Formats: sequence, C-alpha cells, structure tokens
Amino acid sequence: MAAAASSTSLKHSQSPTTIPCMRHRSLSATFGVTSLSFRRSEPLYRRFVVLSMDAKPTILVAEKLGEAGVKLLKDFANVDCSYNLSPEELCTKISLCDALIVRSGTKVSREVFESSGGRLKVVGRAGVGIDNVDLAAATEHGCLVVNAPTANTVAAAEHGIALLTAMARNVAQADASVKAGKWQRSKYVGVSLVGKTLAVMGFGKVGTEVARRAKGLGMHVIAHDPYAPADRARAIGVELVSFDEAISSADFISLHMPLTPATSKILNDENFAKMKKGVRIVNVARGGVIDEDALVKALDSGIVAQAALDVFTEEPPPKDNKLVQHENVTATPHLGASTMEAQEGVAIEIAEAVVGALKGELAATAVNAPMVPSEVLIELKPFVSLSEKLGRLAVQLVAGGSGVKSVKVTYASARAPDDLDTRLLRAMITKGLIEPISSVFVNLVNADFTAKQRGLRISEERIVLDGSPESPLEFIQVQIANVESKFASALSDSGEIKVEGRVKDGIPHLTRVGSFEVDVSLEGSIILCRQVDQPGMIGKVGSILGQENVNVSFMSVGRIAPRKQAVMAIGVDEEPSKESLKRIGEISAIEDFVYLNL
Ligand SMILES: NC(=O)c1ccc[n+]([C@@H]2O[C@H](COP(=O)([O-])OP(=O)(O)OC[C@H]3O[C@@H](n4cnc5c(N)ncnc54)[C@H](O)[C@@H]3O)[C@@H](O)[C@H]2O)c1
Ligand SMILES: O=C(O)[C@H](O)COP(=O)(O)O
Repeated sequence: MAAAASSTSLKHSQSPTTIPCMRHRSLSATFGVTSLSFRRSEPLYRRFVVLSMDAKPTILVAEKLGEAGVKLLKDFANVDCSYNLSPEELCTKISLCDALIVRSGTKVSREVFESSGGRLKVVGRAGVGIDNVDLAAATEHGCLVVNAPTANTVAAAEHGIALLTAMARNVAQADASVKAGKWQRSKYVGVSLVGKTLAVMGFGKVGTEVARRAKGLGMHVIAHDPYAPADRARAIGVELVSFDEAISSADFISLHMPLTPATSKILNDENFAKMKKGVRIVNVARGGVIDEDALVKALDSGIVAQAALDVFTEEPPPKDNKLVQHENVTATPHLGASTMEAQEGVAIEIAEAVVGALKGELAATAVNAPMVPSEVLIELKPFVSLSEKLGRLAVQLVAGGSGVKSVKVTYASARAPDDLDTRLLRAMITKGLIEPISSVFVNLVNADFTAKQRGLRISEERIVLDGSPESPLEFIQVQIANVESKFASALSDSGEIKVEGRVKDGIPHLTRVGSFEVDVSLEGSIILCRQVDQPGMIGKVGSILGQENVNVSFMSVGRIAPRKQAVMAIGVDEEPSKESLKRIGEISAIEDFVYLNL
C-alpha cells in the first residue's frame, strides 16, 4: 500500500446544498436505519458469489458423504447424489448444479467449470487436500472452493500411527502369511520404535497430531516445515530442522505436507541418497510427494527398508504397480480419513460450508477467496455497497472509446493502516468498474484475476485522518486516470474522473463529483447536471420528472460560488424515459448532463 497521502490535498472547497426529499426524510424518521437496512439487506456474500438464486439450488454430491451432511444439504437444496460419474457425465450434469461436493476421488478439472456455463458457484471438498480441484480455473470462473480442513485430522494421524506401528512389526505381511497357512516367526522380526528418530515432514494439523502420538510411543520427534512456527513445535517437544537434516537423521519419515508444485516428488533419487540406510517411510499425505519409481529403487537397494503407503500418484494404482506389489510395502486404499467419526464430521463441516456459501455467507474455509472475519464483514457492509456503487458511477462517467486502464482508490480513515482490510472493498470496486461495461460476472473470488486479465490496474492509497476511529472509513474516492469523461465536471483539477462517497446512517452517499461537493444517497439512479447556479433549477428538473411519476429521492447542488458553475445531483427511484431526459437536457441553463444507473 502506498504511503498515506496528506489529507490537506483533499480539502473540500465548495459546500453542498442538500435537499433531501420528503419521502426519504419520512422513511428515515419513521423506521430509522434498521428499516432501511432491512430493505436493502441481502446476504453479503451473495453479492460476491451467488447473485441470483431465487429457486431452490441444486447440489451434486459426487462421492459418498456422511448421512448427517446429506440431510443438512437436503433441508436447503435439491440434492443429487450421483457417485462414480465419468468425467463426461460430470461435465454434462454440472450445468444443472449450483454446487458440487467431492472427496479426493473426483477430478474437478477446468472442463468442469467451463461446462457449468457459469451456474456452478461453490465446490465443496469434503476433506483437506484440494489438489484434485483446478483452483485457478475455479477462481477464473468466480467459483468459490471450500474444504473441510479439521474433521479428519485425528483420523489421518491415527492412520499414520497405525501404518507406522504395523510396518515396524510387519503386521500386514505376517497376517497374510498366517492366513496362507504359514508360521514364520523369524521372518517377521520387527524393529522397535522407542528411542528412534521420527521426522515429521509437514508440521500442520495432521503432522502435529502424529508427532504428539509418536512422542507417546517414546520416539524422538523432529519436524521439517518451512512455514510452521518454532514455538508451536517446541511446545510439544519437537525440534524444527532443515529438510536435509530431517531426512538424513531419521529412522522413520512420516509425510504430512500438501501436494503442491514445490512438494511434488520431493522424495526423489537425490533425496533418497541422503537418507540413513534402512530408513522407513510412511505416507498418508499424497502419493505425488514421492517419486514412486525412485522409491522402488530405494527399496530394492535397501536404502529404504520399508514403506507404508495410504496414497498413490494414481488412485487406484494399476494392478501391477511395483510399489503395491513390493514385499516391503504395506498399502492401504487412501483410508486416512475413513473412520465413522471423521466421515460424519467432514460431511457436516462441508455441508455447513456449502449451504452457508449458497446462502450468501462468507465461508470460513474458503480456499480461493480472502478470509474476512465476520465482525469485520458486519462493520464493512455499508462500505462494500458504497464501493461497488462508486465503481459503477465512475465507469459510467467515462466517454466511449477511452479504455479504462488505471484506477486509483483512496481510503480515508482514522484507523491505523493495518486495521483496515480493503480486499473486499477493492473487489467490489472492481465489480462496479467491470460489470457495467462487460458481460463478465465479477465477485470476491475472481475480482483481482478479472482486473488483471483486462489490464486494469487498481492502486490503493490510505489517508490517515485524525479523529475518532469508530467508523472503519470516512470516505472512499475512486479516480480513473487517462480517460475522457462524458460529463466534463466529473474531472478533477488534475484531469482524472473522480467520485467520492461516504456512508451516512448506514446508507452509501455520493459526496463528490470531480471538484464539486454534492450529497445524494446512492439508491436507484442518478442524474448529474452541470449548470450555472440560479434559482428555479431544482423545480424545473423536478417537475419534468414529476410529470412522469418518477420519484426523486434526493437532490443536492454543489457549486463553486453562488451564481457560478454548479453540479446538481438528483437521485431517482425509477428510470426516467428518454423523452424526459431529453427535456432535462433542453433546459437552457443546463450545460451538460448524464444519467447513471446504479
Ligand atoms: N490420507 C488421507 O486420507 C488424508 C487425510 C487427511 C489429510 N491428508 C493429507 O495430509 C496432508 C496434511 O493435511 P493437514 O490437514 O495436516 O494440512 P495442513 O495444511 O494443516 O498442514 C500441511 C503442512 O505442510 C506444510 N508444508 C507446506 N509445504 C511444505 C514443504 N515444502 N515442506 C514441509 N512442509 C510443508 C505447511 O506449512 C503445513 O503446516 C495434506 O496433503 C492432506 O491432503 C490425507
Ligand atoms: O485430503 C484429505 O482430506 C484426505 O486425503 C481424505 O480424502 P478422502 O475424502 O477422499 O477420504
């Protein structure tokens, strides 16, 4: 963010004459702000993600989900539980769905988003790993992705420990041998865990729980995680070490990092060569973090004595997969999250997240949208609306043919610079700027992407004001540089289109156009007229609108000085006819005017 600008540069030199119409006054007086905000209330997130969902939404559940979760979904939506769909079938069905819920077995590819025709608004991943969802495509299509990150942590950790202990004592191989009628006590002598070093790779939720349990088994636990705080590790007696130190000093390695470009095949020939001979490896994270061919070689050469794997690069792995067939490998079919308790928890966690997102709430587990705490959202709500409207106004003031490339947003606030989260506001200004001039649907998820794609540069600046920081913001200003305006008075002294707004009694107001102060509530539509200040102008325009039964909600005149240049801003509830607008334009004192839809 740019350094705070001086507030003096924004000192207003002209004062507005504000004439709120009777209807507005009586509404405010009778019902107060609550009634007005009720009238305007729509779930906040709806503005970002789900704009028109009047009918019951349809949710496609593409993989088995716990009953409690399905019930929650059915209370709110039409639910289609269709499992084992081919990619083609999924692409066909998706155009009829508002939300999709999957586990790790369904690839939610770019084709899925493209096939949805814009209807798919939420993808719920009933689990942690979102490597099976094309996040970039989701974001580009304005589709929110939510996951259920907490409910299967313990299950995955317990499975990791189960594999660790079973591997060390050859439980699976010995079981198969006994069932085959053999009694091979000397063949299946195991190794002890107590006193051995376990390297936990990825010290997140699962890794931490594995570490705790391994400590209880008497193991010496070290961990590698470039992003984990050392004090959290220290608190449970775990030392955070470098990648090389972890893999070279461990007797056991347990993998718990996500599959990302940085972790893909992180255990490869080069790194197996750094390990202690006879190391044992557990993987309940993702198959792709191991180079599987390299692991086969390391097992054959004895560098790796044993591996216990719950996850594979390709799932299910081909029948002749060398790892699965290897006698020193214990394999399970991606069972980490598969306990009754975890599946019930995950189902509820994802159902609540998906229903919440469809209802218009910001999901706490959103993966591809900024997280904004609910108390901040409540406080910012009127400014969110103001932001979108300022964007809409500003772009409609641009003369046809001028490309909008550079927008500066200024936030004036008495709050400390780090106490104002502007991501939401920027997204809504972007929405306001782009939607009136394109067919693109912009929301919190795809706003930054869409702006970038259109070559629209939005810079932000903070003005730190003195005074009470009760309200998060005093005003927001939107300036569009290097364009011509269809309403010349909207240009500031330095040549940019400039509009500024404030929130008054919870309602967004336009408070500046160019260098003219005005005050008009941002409801309905707005007519801006440039004129020489003189008596009777408000009456003339008002009577043209009145003859057509167009209700005026607000009128305000900003002027340089009495009888000099002025801008009249008129808020109207209904859209005036072309004829009325033409008649307004023909009033002799009116030099220029523009009609703006909000
Ligand atoms: N087998 C299963 O059924 C099962 C169940 C649950 C989770 N998982 C998988 O386990 C993994 C961890 O899940 P979680 O809930 O603990 O996630 P998490 O996000 O809480 O933890 C992941 C940790 O990995 C760390 N990390 C990222 N890049 C790293 C790197 N290059 N090296 C080391 N650490 C790195 C992160 O900082 C984070 O602390 C995920 O891949 C998830 O999909 C599998
Ligand atoms: O990432 C996860 O949450 C686990 O891998 C669980 O996957 P699943 O939902 O397919 O069991």
